[in-house]
Amino acid sequence: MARIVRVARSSSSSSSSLFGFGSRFYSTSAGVSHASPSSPFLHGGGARRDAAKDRNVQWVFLGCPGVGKGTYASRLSSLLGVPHIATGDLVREELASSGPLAQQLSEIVNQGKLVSDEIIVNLLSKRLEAGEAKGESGFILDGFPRTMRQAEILGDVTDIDLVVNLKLPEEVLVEKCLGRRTCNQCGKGFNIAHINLKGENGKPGISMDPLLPPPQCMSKLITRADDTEEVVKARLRIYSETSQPLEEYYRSKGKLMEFDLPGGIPESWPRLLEALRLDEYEEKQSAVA
Ligand SMILES: Nc1ncnc2c1ncn2[C@@H]1O[C@H](COP(=O)(O)OP(=O)(O)O)[C@@H](O)[C@H]1O
Repeated sequence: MARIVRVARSSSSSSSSLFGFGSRFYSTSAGVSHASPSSPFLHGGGARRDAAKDRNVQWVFLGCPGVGKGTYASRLSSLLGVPHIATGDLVREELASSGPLAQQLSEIVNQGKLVSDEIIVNLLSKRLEAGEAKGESGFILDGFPRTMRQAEILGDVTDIDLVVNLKLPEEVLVEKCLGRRTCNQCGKGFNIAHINLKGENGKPGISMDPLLPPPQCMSKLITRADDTEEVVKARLRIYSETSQPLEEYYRSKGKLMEFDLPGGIPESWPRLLEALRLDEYEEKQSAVA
């Protein structure tokens, strides 16, 4: 608590203490070399296909609830060997721990509201410190920052290389949130929704097959308490109110990569790798595996 109060009043020079980051988190990566065709990162034909391990990946995933931030951030984290840190998971861990914050958090989360910047920064700070102690380097943040204050705090303590903004039409997002399931034994996420949105007004349709669990998980599926229609709609509304300034902030810094998901994982994953210029890297990794 004391740490965030200090930061809230401080200039950027002392904000680093908030996160307790070691020096590795301050370094700027070798430069952004990933892009979507429409992104400002695409510098002529000189695409640099650096080995991902040589980059200090400090990425942020933005996107509405249900868009698939967790899925793609987690796949990229395995591919690049950097931690995927989802602040929603940190909140759920805290809820499950029945620690002193749990009661307060459950009321906020179950109404679809945002946890205070203070609490969320503290949870993230602890997670980063623990990771640093284990020798982790880089990160893919999912669900943070969600407010301008969080973005400013993050910007004060570290250099974000790239912000990926995942997008899907709103009709799809509600269905996807309501179809989410987690196996309470292995912890893996699945989705039972069949999405089939027809194209109209020049916009392409979207179809997504469900991501079904293997037989051993089938009887152990649980639904998040905050994935009811009412709470999902509240979360989407809050997201659209708070996301615009964030997108603008990262766009003005030339860090925002917009990515319209073309469909489910089979269509979207290769396109995302291409946009990030990681397609060749992934092929090499698969060949070695
Ligand atoms: N950066 C954040 N700032 C404030 N609250 C957060 C943040 N990240 C997660 N939360 C809280 O945890 C809940 C679950 O987060 P998350 O799993 O990311 O949900 P979503 O599916 O809505 O993206 C959010 O509804 C919110 O209450």
